[in-house]
Amino acid sequence: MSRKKIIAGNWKMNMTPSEAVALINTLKPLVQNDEVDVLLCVPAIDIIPAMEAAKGTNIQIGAENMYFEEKGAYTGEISPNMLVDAGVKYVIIGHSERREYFAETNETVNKKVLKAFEHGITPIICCGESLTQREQGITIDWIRQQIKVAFLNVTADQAKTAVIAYEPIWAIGTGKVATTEQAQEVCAAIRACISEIYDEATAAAIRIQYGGSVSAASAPELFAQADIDGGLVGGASLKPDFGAIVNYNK
Ligand SMILES: O=C(CO)COP(=O)(O)O
Repeated sequence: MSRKKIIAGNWKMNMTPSEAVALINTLKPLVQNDEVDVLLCVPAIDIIPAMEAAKGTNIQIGAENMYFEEKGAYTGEISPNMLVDAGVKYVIIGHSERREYFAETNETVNKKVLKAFEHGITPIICCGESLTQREQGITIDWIRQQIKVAFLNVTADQAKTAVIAYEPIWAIGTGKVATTEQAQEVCAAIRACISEIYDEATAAAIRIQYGGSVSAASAPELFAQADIDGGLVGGASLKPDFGAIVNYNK
C-alpha cells in the first residue's frame, strides 16, 4: 500500500501573527509538491491569520496542542470546537516538550487523541525516548507503551487515519539526527505495534513521521525508508529550508 507522505512543520513557540503571515508568504512558492501533504502546525494565536495567508495554496494549517474538554473553566486552553471552527484538520498531541514542561502523560495524550477523533481532527501523536532510555536499551519497550496507551479505545477506522510522529528526544533541536537505521527501526516497531493492537490493514494505512533535527540534507534518505512516511520538522520549518525538505524527492 502506498501512503502519501506528510511533511509537517512544528513552529513551537515561535512567530507572532504578523511574522507568521510573512513566513507563509515566503514559503508558498517553495513548498509546492503535489506528491506530499504539506502542513504547518502553528501557535494558536497564529492559526486564523495563517489560514488566511495559506488560502488557495497546498499549505494546510494545524495546531500544536488542544485540550480534551469541550469548554468551561480551563483558563488558557484551546478546545477542539475552537480548532474545528477555525478550519483546523490536524493537531499535534503529546509532543515531548508538552510532556516535559506541561506534565502531559500517556493518559492525557489518550484523552486528547479520543477528543480529536470525536471532532474529526487528525491527531499527530508524538512518541520518543530519552538518551538515557536509548542507552539502557529500552527504546522499543518505552515507545510501545506510549503507543498502546495513546490508542486505548481508538477504533481501527480512526487509527487508520492517525499520524504518529517518532521523535527521539535526544535528536530534537540538537542537530543530532537519528541515523536512518535507528529511525527506520523504531518506525517499523511502531507499525508492528499498531498491527498487534489492530490488524495489518490498519498498520499499513497509518502514517508514521520521523522528527528530530530533520534538515534538507537528511530528509531524502530518512523519507526513503520503508516505514517513514514524512517528517515533523521544528527549526527548519521556520526557514526557506522547509521548501527543500518538502521537495526532498525532486
Ligand atoms: O520537535 C521537533 C518537531 O516536533 C523537532 O524539532 P527540530 O527539527 O528543531 O529538531
